[in-house]
Amino acid sequence: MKIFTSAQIHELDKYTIEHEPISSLNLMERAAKALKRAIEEEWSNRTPVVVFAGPGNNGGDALAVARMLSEDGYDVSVYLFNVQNKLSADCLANKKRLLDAKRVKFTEITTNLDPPKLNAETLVVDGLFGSGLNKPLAGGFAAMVKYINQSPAKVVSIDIPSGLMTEDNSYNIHANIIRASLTLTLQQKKLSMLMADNQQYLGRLRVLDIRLSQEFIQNTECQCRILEENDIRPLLKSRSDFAHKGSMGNALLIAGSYGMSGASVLATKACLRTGAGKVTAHTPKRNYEIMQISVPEAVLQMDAEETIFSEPVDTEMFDALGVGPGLGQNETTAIALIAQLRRATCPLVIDADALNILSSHRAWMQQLPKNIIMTPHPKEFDRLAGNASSSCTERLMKASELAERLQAYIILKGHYSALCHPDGKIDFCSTGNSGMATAGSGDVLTGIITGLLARGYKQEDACRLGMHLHGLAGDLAAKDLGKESLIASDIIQYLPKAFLRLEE
Ligand SMILES: NC(=O)C1=CN([C@@H]2O[C@H](COP(=O)(O)OP(=O)(O)OC[C@H]3O[C@@H](n4cnc5c(N)ncnc54)[C@H](O)[C@@H]3O)[C@@H](O)[C@H]2O)[C@@H](O)CC1
Ligand SMILES: Nc1ncnc2c1ncn2[C@@H]1O[C@H](COP(=O)(O)OP(=O)(O)O)[C@@H](O)[C@H]1O
Ligand SMILES: [K+]
Repeated sequence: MKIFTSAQIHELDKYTIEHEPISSLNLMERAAKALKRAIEEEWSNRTPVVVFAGPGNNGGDALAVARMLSEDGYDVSVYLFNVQNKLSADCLANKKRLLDAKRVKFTEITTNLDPPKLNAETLVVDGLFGSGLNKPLAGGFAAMVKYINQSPAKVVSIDIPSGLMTEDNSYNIHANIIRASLTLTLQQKKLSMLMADNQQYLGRLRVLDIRLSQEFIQNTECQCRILEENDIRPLLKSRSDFAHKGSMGNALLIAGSYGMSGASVLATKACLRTGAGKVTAHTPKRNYEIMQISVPEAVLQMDAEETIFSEPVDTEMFDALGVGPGLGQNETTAIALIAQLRRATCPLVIDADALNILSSHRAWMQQLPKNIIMTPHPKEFDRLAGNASSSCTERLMKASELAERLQAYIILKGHYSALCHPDGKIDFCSTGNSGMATAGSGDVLTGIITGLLARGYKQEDACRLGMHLHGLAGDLAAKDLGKESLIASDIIQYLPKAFLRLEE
């Protein structure tokens, strides 16, 4: 699913009207029908409905929904904000249709509003502003939003909670954004809806298909998209009947230190489960028995040190290297790591402590080879960037800039993990769930991506497929085991099922 900007959404709307046999007003009618249906699925016509409509097309949608709900027996009161005495053409047309229908209590606000009582039974339909919002809400609109938010009423937002920007909300006034119980967004998710810090406004999110021009959608380039199963399936490589372990990729993982051997176990197992022919784990001597017993399929290469990674290793015989999980940040390890990164001849994934070490030796970042894959979680990314971001969108933009500057692939992990490409494009992962918020999940991802690189996937495909498989395995595990009890090992256990699902 492509993520269009508000300017592109406007173009899409226009293109649909110009190229398909539908007028602007009928497109609004189509959107309103879809919205009405979704509302009626959740609330019966015994629910009193209060509709707040703004002066643009979001308000137009709201007025059309008000008319349709009233036709279906709902008790509807409408407040239309028209303080500048200027309504969009379709908003005005829907005002007329609503008044002609003579079924709703209608108030047009031109100066001040004495706000209606909103109690726990009331359903508020929020159609103040949609994708046309261009600055934070202020004045009467801000007061109205605060009034709705402090009321016990349930709120359903049309397209986007009013006050929330489609893209960047770093400089928004957060108290002046509607907190919806349900957001019914039209055609596609907006960028701001993928950010963790905006979830508090959205409530439950549903996307309603209003059949905007597929031609425009297919032919329009965009920076961001959400990867779906259909995007991922074609990436899968087949396995030749004559495959042997020497042809299925040779992976090396440098992971684990004393007390963190588990990270090495998890990454190594995940790497094997991803199909690599051979996996070698380089780890401190003290982890020997743990590794040998936990992952008998792996080859072990012991570090000279008992408890830490202390010297770089030759990577010539390997097809991929993953480094970082449970590595620790000892100064000797830091020096060994940078030497290792300089010396590596194969595709590389760096994660966890390898990223933390880079954060405290930032000058080294300039020496990273091109096309390196980094998999920071938000805190690791903030350390890497040198300062915390004021919002998730700002962090994402910084990650995208860093990926361009370093010509690297950066996966900013979280719900909707974001893969930032060296060319500035961003792919969001659609799989994964909150059960995966458990220690070790990231180590599993490192193992998976390293395994895919070893199997011969290009960096960008290893990242896309790796994120998707990781999340899908987590989703399949959560289906059987629930989210609460899910642990990182379960993600590995369900990798085979995730592959089977993609191969179906
Ligand atoms: N693109 C689509 O797919 C479709 C969009 N539709 C609806 O149209 C909406 C977009 O409509 P519009 O482009 O008219 O935009 P809006 O309805 O979001 O609002 C635009 C109006 O608000 C003003 N405005 C912006 N920020 C303001 C602020 N902070 N304070 C006060 N006024 C402010 C603008 O100057 C403009 O007059 C969508 O969100 C959706 O609800 C649907 O009708 C059908 C199809
Ligand atoms: N709520 C969530 N939804 C989807 N995926 C999640 C969620 N929480 C965590 N994950 C995934 O789990 C992994 C956690 O990685 P990380 O924080 O590095 O864990 P650790 O360091 O313990 O291994 C990431 O890939 C992340 O995308
Ligand atoms: K809205």
